[in-house]
Amino acid sequence: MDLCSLLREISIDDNHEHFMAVCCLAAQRSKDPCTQVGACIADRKGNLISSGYNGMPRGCHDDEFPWGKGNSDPLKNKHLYVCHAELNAIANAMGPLEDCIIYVTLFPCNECAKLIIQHGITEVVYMSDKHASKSGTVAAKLMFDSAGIKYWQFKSKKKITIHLVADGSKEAPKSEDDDV
Ligand SMILES: O=c1ccn([C@H]2C[C@H](O)[C@@H](COP(=O)(O)O)O2)c(=O)[nH]1
Ligand SMILES: [Zn+2]
Repeated sequence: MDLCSLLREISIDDNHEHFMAVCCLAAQRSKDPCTQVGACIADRKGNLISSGYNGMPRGCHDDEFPWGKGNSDPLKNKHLYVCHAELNAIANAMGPLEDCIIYVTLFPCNECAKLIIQHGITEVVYMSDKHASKSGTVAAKLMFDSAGIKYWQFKSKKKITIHLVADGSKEAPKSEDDDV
């Protein structure tokens, strides 16, 4: 492999790490006490297009709609109401998504798979496949295979630590104890 190809490969790898980290940050915003999911969409040039996480639809307040899933009445469980992370990432995008890549912390369900396909997204990078045996996941994979959508599991190679600093420096901020 020549140097240019090697460098290109390294930077593509960095993109995957970066976008999966964006997904993890987005997931942290979810109010779901059980399953927090984050997704983001990037174009083939490595530009971030949008991100999303699982949450109640606009105007449907978290404190008015249920987050549980054990009630015998489906109207009192979250599943009929919650917008999936992938749906929100797609809804938050401002333009066409042809040939884009979607990154997601959990393999998409069948409903999200349909959305992904219909928006022209051609690659799915996921982290967890914990529902692999569920029929929704099996159906999603059947549809991706049929539609020619590439999907592969992201395996983290390093721990990503994020320090939020205002001045753009790479130094970790001092703890409050250091100031006294
Ligand atoms: O493709 C998916 C599948 C699920 N989610 C979200 C929707 C819910 O908030 C949870 C799933 O609930 P559990 O019954 O606790 O697994 O995950 C998603 O965002 N995208
Ligand atoms: Zn879904």
